[in-house]
Amino acid sequence: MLEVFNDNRSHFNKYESLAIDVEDDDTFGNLVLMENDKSDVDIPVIEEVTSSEDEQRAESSKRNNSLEDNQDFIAFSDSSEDETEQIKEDDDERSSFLLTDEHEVSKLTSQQSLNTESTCNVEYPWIRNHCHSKQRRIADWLTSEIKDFVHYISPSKNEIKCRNRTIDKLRRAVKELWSDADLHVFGSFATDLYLPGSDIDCVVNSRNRDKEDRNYIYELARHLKNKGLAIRMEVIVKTRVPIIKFIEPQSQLHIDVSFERTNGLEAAKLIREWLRDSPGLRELVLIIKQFLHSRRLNNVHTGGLGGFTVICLVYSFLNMHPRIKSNDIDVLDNLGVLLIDFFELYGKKFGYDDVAISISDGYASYIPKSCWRTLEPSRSKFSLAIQDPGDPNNNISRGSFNMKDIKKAFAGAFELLVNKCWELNSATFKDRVGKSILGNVIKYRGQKRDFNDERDLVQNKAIIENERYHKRRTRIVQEDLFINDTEDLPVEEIYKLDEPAKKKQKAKKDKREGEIKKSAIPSPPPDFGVSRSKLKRKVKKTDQGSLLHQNNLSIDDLMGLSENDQESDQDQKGRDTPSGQDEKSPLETKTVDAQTRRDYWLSKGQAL
Ligand SMILES: Nc1ncnc2c1ncn2[C@@H]1O[C@H](COP(=O)(O)OP(=O)(O)OP(=O)(O)O)[C@@H](O)[C@H]1O
Ligand SMILES: [Mg+2]
Repeated sequence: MLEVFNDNRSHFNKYESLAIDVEDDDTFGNLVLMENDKSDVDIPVIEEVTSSEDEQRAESSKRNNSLEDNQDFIAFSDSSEDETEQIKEDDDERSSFLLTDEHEVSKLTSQQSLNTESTCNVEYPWIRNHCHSKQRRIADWLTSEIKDFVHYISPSKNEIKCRNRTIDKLRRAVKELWSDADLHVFGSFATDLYLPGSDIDCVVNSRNRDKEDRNYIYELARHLKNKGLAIRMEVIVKTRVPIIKFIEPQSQLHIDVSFERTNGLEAAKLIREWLRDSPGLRELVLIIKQFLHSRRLNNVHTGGLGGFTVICLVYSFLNMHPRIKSNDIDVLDNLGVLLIDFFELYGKKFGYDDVAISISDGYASYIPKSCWRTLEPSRSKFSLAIQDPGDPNNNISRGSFNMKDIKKAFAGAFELLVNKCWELNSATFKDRVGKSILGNVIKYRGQKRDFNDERDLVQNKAIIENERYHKRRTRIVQEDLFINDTEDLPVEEIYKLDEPAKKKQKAKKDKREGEIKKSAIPSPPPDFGVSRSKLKRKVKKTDQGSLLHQNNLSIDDLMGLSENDQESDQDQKGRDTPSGQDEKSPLETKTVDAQTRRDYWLSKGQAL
């Protein structure tokens, strides 16, 4: 199966060297132009059923049968022998095309010029100006289509500005109402994983931490309405996570506002780290999201897969893929096959009944559901269970009760893609022109777009603000550790105080870093236990300042970083225990394992 992976970057075009028959200049003129042209000429679709196409269909249906017979592996041969054969066949095909009668040829030519705009755009707008039919390997064709789709769907300057303006307005409104509160953005806008119609997830956090009270929620709802910032508003207060949902009228963007939570802000940072470390994650996530969206399987309220679940699913897939893990392939050169692999795994192979997915410290693993002691029973055994990377007790996909349909859709996509690849692999150049592989599983029915991925031209304020939030918070945690009497002060006050503290802090930090450098840092093993973020929470919840005073402990003692600290038996036990089950007393935070402690301090160092 893995033979289809492309492990080098050369994309040889076997049609390039074909001589053009002079007499056929008119017919082929457009096609040659398309291959070389960098201008805005649209690709015409030539719909012509030939007898050879009929034969190919019969052939493809034969292959379908072999799929049903469970011989569903398709290797796209790249041996030079086959290639010579293929070129010879293509030559034959091409000459038969050249011999097509004159009437047919002129019909095709005029069709090309008439249909330039309409035919390609309607069905597969993302291939409007690109012809992928020249890719030698069919898998490369799919890879380029995925890249083009992502380019097509990525935000333009104006879209980013519009989102920025919208959150600015909402933030101002929140601050105007409550001076101790601020509005933060998380979710897909803060991770750059949004589709054109994606909502903006916001959270209001306040110094008094009281805004989740329903009176406050209604107060904000009224305020936003009165200021003309919200239409079609729903205030949902009876759920575990109270929320205000509305549309901001000027941008027409859907907004969700939740209250007094930081897990989304943590997740946004984590996902951006994943995106930095996992090439191909953004591309595959956007494709799968669009795939689910076009089948209405993306709404958690109706049992679909939410955006967060898709991210975790794709991240764990890439993280555990054997060819990626062994550095055998370049992910960005193999997006096509990886997409097919993804559909096959979650459409045909995955054991939903017994297997759960765990992501801890950036490492994904499959674990038996039976080992996840805090996993809540779901409606059916056949369900997706993904451990929240920020809270190992939380199954982020527990709401996706429609897994049967989702699995069926993934399996269908696998077959459609594979069949289309077969069909086009043996098709002639003429029959490939204007065709799409991805178009068999992805539909894009939104407004026509301009192919402008302009994310590097305008700053995404949600990302900047999220980064700032984390920097600020890291400082506060450190202030908590080193200056215990600043605990109740607002951020601004802490900043005023911190000059002398900074010196003290730097001395401590240098000492810590020295200690960290002493030990080589091996890759942490996949760990279905206390996650790093869990540890962070424990540290933050603990009143470290008073502990230091009461127990006369040094920070290094408290964090278990003192030199003679060895990994104890108790550490080992702690790792074997599913995390989050026991909130230990503050002193017991000493029992986290050494690697986790190093990671914690390293992350602190980086944030400085
Ligand atoms: N089941 C869940 N458990 C915990 N946190 C969740 C859960 N679902 C969503 N979240 C939080 O809310 C954020 C936004 O989730 P959502 O599913 O809207 O994803 P998204 O990336 O914003 O995708 P979309 O563009 O489709 O809205 C996530 O990043 C995560 O922090
Ligand atoms: Mg969202």
